[in-house]
Amino acid sequence: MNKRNLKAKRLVIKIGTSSLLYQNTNRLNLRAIERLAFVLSDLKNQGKEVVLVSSGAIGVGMGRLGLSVRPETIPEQQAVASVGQGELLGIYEREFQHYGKSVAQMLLTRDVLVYPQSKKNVSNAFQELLKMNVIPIVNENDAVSVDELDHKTKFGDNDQLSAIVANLIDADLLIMLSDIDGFYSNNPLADPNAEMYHTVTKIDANIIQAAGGRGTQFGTGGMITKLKAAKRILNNHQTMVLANGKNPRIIYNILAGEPVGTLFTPKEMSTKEGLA
Ligand SMILES: Nc1ncnc2c1ncn2[C@@H]1O[C@H](COP(=O)(O)OP(=O)(O)O)[C@@H](O)[C@H]1O
Ligand SMILES: N[C@@H](CCC(=O)OP(=O)(O)O)C(=O)O
Repeated sequence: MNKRNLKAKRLVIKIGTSSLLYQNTNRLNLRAIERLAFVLSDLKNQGKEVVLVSSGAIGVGMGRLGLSVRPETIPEQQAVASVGQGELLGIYEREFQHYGKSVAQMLLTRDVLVYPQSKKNVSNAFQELLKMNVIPIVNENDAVSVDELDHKTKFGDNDQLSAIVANLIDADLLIMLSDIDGFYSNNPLADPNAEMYHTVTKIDANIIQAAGGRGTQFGTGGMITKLKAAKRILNNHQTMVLANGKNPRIIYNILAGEPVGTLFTPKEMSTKEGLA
């Protein structure tokens, strides 16, 4: 299969809860976080600009509070996420500091999409952080984002949030790390014969039909929200790779153009650059 030719100076990396917690114990996968911090810090040293969109607030909060079942009420979820977000950022801060890197916490609400001034302000903050060589770590502001009748403040899931951030900062590439090797013709958990797509250029009804729900109780979206994110990316003539975050070093393979994961790219780009 042909090598991919991806421009990747400004990157958004999204990591899902499924890659941050051990699935059997639901406790933090410290090794994965340590490896992620190593790779992203190394990319910074190569001169790349890196933004991390990290889920995990609810999962980490549940672990800290000793909850084995995701709480059902919204106030409980807000509270659990607030506990988890603090712990998560503390761990990132420690891990990145090990490689001499500074991080910033960016907790966003849907207002950045709705109000042009909010969008401008957030965009200014990202630009400034990138100029200062800081790695912004983004999550939805779960304590604040609650949809009310007249005020919708939730993105709903971090897959779409990561695509929105990629649009906002005009990223060259969105790398979405999950617990699965890529996008399959059917949910591989349910169908062992499902085949992985290497390149997707359009999100049509057939593609959407292949997507199923989330793999763990901590995440929100499953494949459906990843496809919604991919649609935003394609509409904006940008590129996204969905890959397995089990070992974050896969980011090196992606950036080297190796055909790992599923590449979502606008058609004109896939032919122009000779993609498989
Ligand atoms: N067509 C599909 N291809 C790949 N994975 C799928 C598909 N349909 C459903 N899934 C499920 O989506 C899960 C990944 O989504 P999710 O659990 O939300 O992960 P994350 O925490 O990384 O966002 C996979 O583990 C898989 O079970
Ligand atoms: N803001 C939530 C994100 C939930 C979410 O989208 O999770 P995931 O499907 O694992 O990316 C949290 O941090 O728990």
